[in-house]
Amino acid sequence: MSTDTRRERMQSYVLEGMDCASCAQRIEDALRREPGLEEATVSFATGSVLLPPERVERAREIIARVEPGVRLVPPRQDTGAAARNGTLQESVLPHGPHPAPGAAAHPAGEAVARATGEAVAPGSSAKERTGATGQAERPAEEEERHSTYRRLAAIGLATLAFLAATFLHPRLEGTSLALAVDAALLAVYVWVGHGVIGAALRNARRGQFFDENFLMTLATAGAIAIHELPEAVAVMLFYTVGEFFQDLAVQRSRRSIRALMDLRPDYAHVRRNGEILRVPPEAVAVGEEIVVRPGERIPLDGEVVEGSSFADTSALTGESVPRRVEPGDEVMAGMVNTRGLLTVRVSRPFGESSVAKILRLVETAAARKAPTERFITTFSRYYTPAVVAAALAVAVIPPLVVPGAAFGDWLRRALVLLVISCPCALVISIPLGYFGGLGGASRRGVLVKGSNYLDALTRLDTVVWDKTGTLTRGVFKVVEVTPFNGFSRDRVLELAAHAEAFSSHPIAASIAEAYGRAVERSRVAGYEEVAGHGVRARVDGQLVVAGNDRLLHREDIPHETCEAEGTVVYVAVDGVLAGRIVIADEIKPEAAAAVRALRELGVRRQVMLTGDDRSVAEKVAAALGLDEVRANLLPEDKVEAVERLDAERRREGRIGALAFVGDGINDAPVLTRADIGVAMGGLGSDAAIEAADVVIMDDSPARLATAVSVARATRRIVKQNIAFALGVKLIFVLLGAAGVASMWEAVFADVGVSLLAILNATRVLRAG
Ligand SMILES: Nc1ncnc2c1ncn2[C@@H]1O[C@H](COP(=O)(O)OP(=O)(O)OP(=O)(O)O)[C@@H](O)[C@H]1O
Ligand SMILES: [Zn+2]
Repeated sequence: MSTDTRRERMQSYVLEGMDCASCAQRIEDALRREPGLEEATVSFATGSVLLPPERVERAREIIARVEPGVRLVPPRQDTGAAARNGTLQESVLPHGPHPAPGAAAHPAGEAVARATGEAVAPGSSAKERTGATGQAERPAEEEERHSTYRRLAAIGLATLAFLAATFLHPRLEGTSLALAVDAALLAVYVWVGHGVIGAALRNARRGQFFDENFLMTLATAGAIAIHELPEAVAVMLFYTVGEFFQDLAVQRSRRSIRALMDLRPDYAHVRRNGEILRVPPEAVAVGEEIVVRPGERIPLDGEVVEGSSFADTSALTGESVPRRVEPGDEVMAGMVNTRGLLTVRVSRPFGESSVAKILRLVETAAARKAPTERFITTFSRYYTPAVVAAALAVAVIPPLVVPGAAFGDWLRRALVLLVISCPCALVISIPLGYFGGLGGASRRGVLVKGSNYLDALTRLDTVVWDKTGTLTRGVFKVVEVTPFNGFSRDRVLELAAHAEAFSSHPIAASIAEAYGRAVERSRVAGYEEVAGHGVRARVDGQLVVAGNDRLLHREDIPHETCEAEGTVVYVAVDGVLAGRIVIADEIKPEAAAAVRALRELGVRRQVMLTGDDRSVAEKVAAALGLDEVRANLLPEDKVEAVERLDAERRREGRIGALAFVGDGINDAPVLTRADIGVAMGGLGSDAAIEAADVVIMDDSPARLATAVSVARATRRIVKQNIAFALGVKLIFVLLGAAGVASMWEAVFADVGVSLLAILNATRVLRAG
């Protein structure tokens, strides 16, 4: 828990130019050695790092030292907006009020920062910023495309030069021109490989010999040493071409995953002094009116004051049918206005909107790594040295012990092993696979706060449901009022409605509605709410108690119990029972299907917890086909119930995971106690977004099953990649040692595996 809260405070920053997975690991290792940065987490999949905001400058220095090619730039999403408005705690402020130094110092960084709408000084007027966002997008993208073309052209030229040289090489053998061809080949080698060789030398100076650059350099240098110059050039060329395509594939998949999660509205059209200005969403104040054109994303939460349209909420909730909106309706940032022109009165600063919270959450999710991801990192730490040791053994031992073994031949085999010792395919594709899983889930309206929870979802075996608001709609209706002891029906309702005047429980709302007249709060004194029981208050001086059977016992009020078709609220006045109100809630239409779907997915036990009466609880449980019910629970009993269920599971030796699903109201302790805390109706409930590990954006219980399917698909693809990559490596280790595979075949296989694994990882987006 303490780790988690600290994590919440961490801020995500972009690492520009981080295109090898081993540099991601190196940066993370270096950062974690620094006091105050022990929990820094680098995500290769998102190309970002999670840092405590106050240590950013130090982190920037460290990164510049470890990986000079990588730059730290401010967050992609402007998550500091809320802090600037002074509405959130200052600690989440990612950087000073002015453009972060790193972004401004480097032209490319600046372009990116501008393109992403970042680095807006709070004092800068709206007009200054007008249009900046839209135009700045191009230079960054163009820059990227140009560098791609440049690399492509260089590779093409190098390939031609290489082909010409290898064509001439055997033909000029023995002539004086042979030396010139060798020189040309060497030039191509240096030209193609200078990046790799440079990085290798840099890392070697720091004692890092197991980095892929170093291994490639060593292997090709070895080839040159045994007079295999063309082979060395070929290997370097292949490797660079592979890296190039790998970068492209990684960029593409990062972009497509991000596009799914990119809910960030870029601008708002605000109406000021009769003019319409285009400003960043965080520059709009509460109470101002904004205009949203058809096809535009609604930039801020608010109420429609003019116009009607259909709002597409799919990006937020996964709900595909657009919702009709008219004057008086609430709309939320992140929805897309599909048809008419809307005028919206802003009700919340951007930083407090659900979409801003979701963005913060998504940015940090990839940093919570799944055990499999951690395992791969550890694995590669041993794998590479092991293969290098094997290569050394192959080069040295057979020539010494096997009579007649040629040193050159075994050296060649050893070089093949060096080529295969790079774990790139795994290190790159596994984090991307999990990132894709997070993206795929969010596309279906489920936010998963980390890859670790994605992993836990695949093992789900126990689901604990909260009843009210989760399995039932939580919208109560009074169905029966029975007066006792000479009170009238109206009087019972009047007293109850007043006693409940200050309660936010849905029961209170239903009683107020049934009462039908205005509740005068001035008549109420000494209000007190007893959690899990009901309320107590003085109405016109009389002590009124409204609540369940438990409350009557607590208050020592004589009564008889009788069955009812719903939740019973007893009303007592000055110790005398005045009547009872029966309240009914509706089961959500998709709840039964949700329970069934989870059972089909292998969940063995589904339990419902409720503060409500046993009779009501049992009816709901029977209707839904749940395995067990625990009724009459106080909020603290629910934590205990979850703990007990968990202990039972452990005793039975199950290694699965337990999820608690609640509506996020009063559930925080239970949500944190479960392996996976799931909150429903994330839109609108801040408490839910914060306390839960998984947030279901709309309030459909069926989405839990969807989340499990996405998690399983992710795991399947990750496993495929691991098996595939390791399988090919193993084959080539054997072929290489046997002297069957050549160096360039090994490179080819390695690059191919990486590319296929990356492409496979993006499949997660569509799976599940
Ligand atoms: N304001 C209230 N007025 C009357 N009764 C109340 C009130 N608040 C709670 N109760 C009684 O206490 C019971 C438990 O309430 P609690 O808020 O703990 O659970 P809940 O959220 O309604 O249901 P669940 O536990 O299924 O989510 C209710 O069923 C009701 O009988
Ligand atoms: Zn009783």
